[in-house]
Formats: sequence, structure tokens, C-alpha cells
Amino acid sequence: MDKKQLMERARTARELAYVPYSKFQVGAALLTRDGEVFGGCNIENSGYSMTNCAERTAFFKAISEGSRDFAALAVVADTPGPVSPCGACRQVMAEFCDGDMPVYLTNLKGDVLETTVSELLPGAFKAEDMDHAE
Ligand SMILES: O=c1ccn([C@H]2C[C@H](O)[C@@H](CO)O2)c(=O)[nH]1
Ligand SMILES: [Zn+2]
Repeated sequence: MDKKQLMERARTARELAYVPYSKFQVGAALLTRDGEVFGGCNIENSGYSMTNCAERTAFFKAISEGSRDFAALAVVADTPGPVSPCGACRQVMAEFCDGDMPVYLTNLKGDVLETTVSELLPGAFKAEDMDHAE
């Protein structure tokens, strides 16, 4: 699975977005190191704060199915430039991925920003930040 295919999977996942409130469809595709792909779409709710982003849908699907070893993520939306993941999703990426894992941010026009998890959230709060002397 190359990056072009992964971005295509994100587009397919986007079609299933449940977005009656924002009408803004987002898709994600999360590749595992053993070649499995988990798609995700955004899922909104009339209680707006319960909305789940496409990226976190993909992560939570993968993790709940026993996959935690990730190789790449693609995200797509109908944005003027490459879509920019929200802070909550950046924190989830930092929790489960190596900092140098590639993230392909794109849009329907085909603009692509190839970045990494640590570029998206420099100085992320991580588990090791809770290590302290007894
Ligand atoms: O990277 C992003 C940005 C926004 N959204 C969703 C959340 C909400 O449903 C809609 C508007 O914020 O887009 C995502 O899924 N991913
Ligand atoms: Zn998000």
C-alpha cells in the first residue's frame, strides 16, 4: 500500500461521514505495519461536543480490533489547502505513533502536505512525562 492508495482509501472512508450539522465530510485511512488499513469518517451528534473526528474513528477502530502498530495515516476533506487535524486528533496520534510516522494531509483537489506526527504536535505530552522520582 503506497501513499497514493492510502489517500484513496481516506477518500472512500469520507463518503460515510455522518455530518448533518457541519455538512463537512472528513475521511482518514490508517495503515498498520502489517499492511492492514482502517478507514474512519467523522461522526457528529446533536450534542455537538460528542462529535468524533475521522482520524480518531480510524485509530479507535484499529485499537479496538487489536492493531496498535501504525505505519502511516492519510486524511482528506474538501478544504482549500491540505486538511489540518484538530488538537485532540494530534494528541491521539502522539499517543500511538512514533514521532517520525508519515501523515499525508490532503484535499479533494489533490493538494498533499506530507508531514509527521511530531511536526503536527511538537512537545506532545507523553506517558514518559508522568515518570517521576519516588
Ligand atoms: O481534521 C479534522 C477536522 C475536522 N473534523 C470534523 C469534525 C466535525 O465533524 C467537522 C467540523 O469540525 O469536521 C475531522 O473529522 N477531522
Ligand atoms: Zn480531530
